[in-house]
Amino acid sequence: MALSSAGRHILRTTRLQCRNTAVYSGVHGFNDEEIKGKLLAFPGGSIDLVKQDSGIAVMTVNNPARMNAFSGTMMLELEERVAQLEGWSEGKGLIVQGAAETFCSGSDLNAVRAISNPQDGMKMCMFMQNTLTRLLRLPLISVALVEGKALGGGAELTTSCDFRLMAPGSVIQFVHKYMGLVPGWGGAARLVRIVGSQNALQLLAGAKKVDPDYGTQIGLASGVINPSSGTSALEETEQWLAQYTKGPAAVIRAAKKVVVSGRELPLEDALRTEKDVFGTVWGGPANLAALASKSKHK
Ligand SMILES: CC[C@@H](C(=O)O)C(=O)SCCNC(=O)CCNC(=O)[C@H](O)C(C)(C)COP(=O)(O)OP(=O)(O)OC[C@H]1O[C@@H](n2cnc3c(N)ncnc32)[C@H](O)[C@@H]1OP(=O)(O)O
Repeated sequence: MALSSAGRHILRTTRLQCRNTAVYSGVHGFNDEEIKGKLLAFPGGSIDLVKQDSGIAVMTVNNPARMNAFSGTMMLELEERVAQLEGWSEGKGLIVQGAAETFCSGSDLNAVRAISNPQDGMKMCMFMQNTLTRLLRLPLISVALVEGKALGGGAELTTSCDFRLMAPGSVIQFVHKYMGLVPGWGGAARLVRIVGSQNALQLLAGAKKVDPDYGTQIGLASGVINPSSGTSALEETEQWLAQYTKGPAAVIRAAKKVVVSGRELPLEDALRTEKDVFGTVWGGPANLAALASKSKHK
């Protein structure tokens, strides 16, 4: 049966919106209000977000007294910040960093101890998987700036960005094995897609420390930053990211959307999504300006 133009529009919009949906909902017996209530009981720290005119936002995991460990309220704030970024139509890029020159030491162990029963653990796991999946699917090119240590859930957080840049002396380590665990925030599934199953197995079963050299070798790190006297690690990361975010927001966001669908969807669905996204930029202002300028790509 042929679809009307309105029907095609609804289908296209639905397919594009699907990419923003969370993994778990009521269908899976997940009620996020329940776990939100529990997480509220573990306050401390914050997740700070600055949206800049350049189209690059900086999100900071801020709990330096605990090496930027995630308190319960920080998990809630992370979800709020991701929702804000989902609604930021001018955005092109995102840098995720930790305060005070260290990335994040995972869950706050005090909260973990208090909710160590299986039921709460599952709910926290589903809540964080939802948030980090939405973070990875943002139509923004994202990079984790890793200084100091990214441990446990902190290592998992780095995998919900498109890229990771490591500072000299920094370490990413999936310490879950030492906690008698495996990742639960989606870090294992994402890690396999980034470094392949053999490297992922070594990092998880060996709890191997990943320094900048090793990270670059296995493709976990996209580069090593080298802050000089005049440039901070954040400024260097902004400069690195600018090579991908330069240009109109519509085009940069479209590039991220087709990569997300190519990575996540079966081929035919990814091709259809690519067609839909293509339709959002074809004949658009950037496309028309480029055609009018008869530009050469030497
Ligand atoms: C569900 C599990 C998994 C997940 O969510 O996927 C997790 O993330 S579990 C948490 C995994 N992380 C850890 O186990 C890290 C434990 N901490 C350390 O190994 C060390 O603290 C450190 C991060 C390597 C830093 O060591 P160091 O430089 O020697 O500093 P301190 O140890 O003195 O730490 C300073 C201060 O910070 C507190 N801290 C650090 N990490 C956490 C944490 N994850 N939760 C709570 N508090 C943390 C540490 O206790 C110190 O506080 P004070 O003792 O009050 O000084």
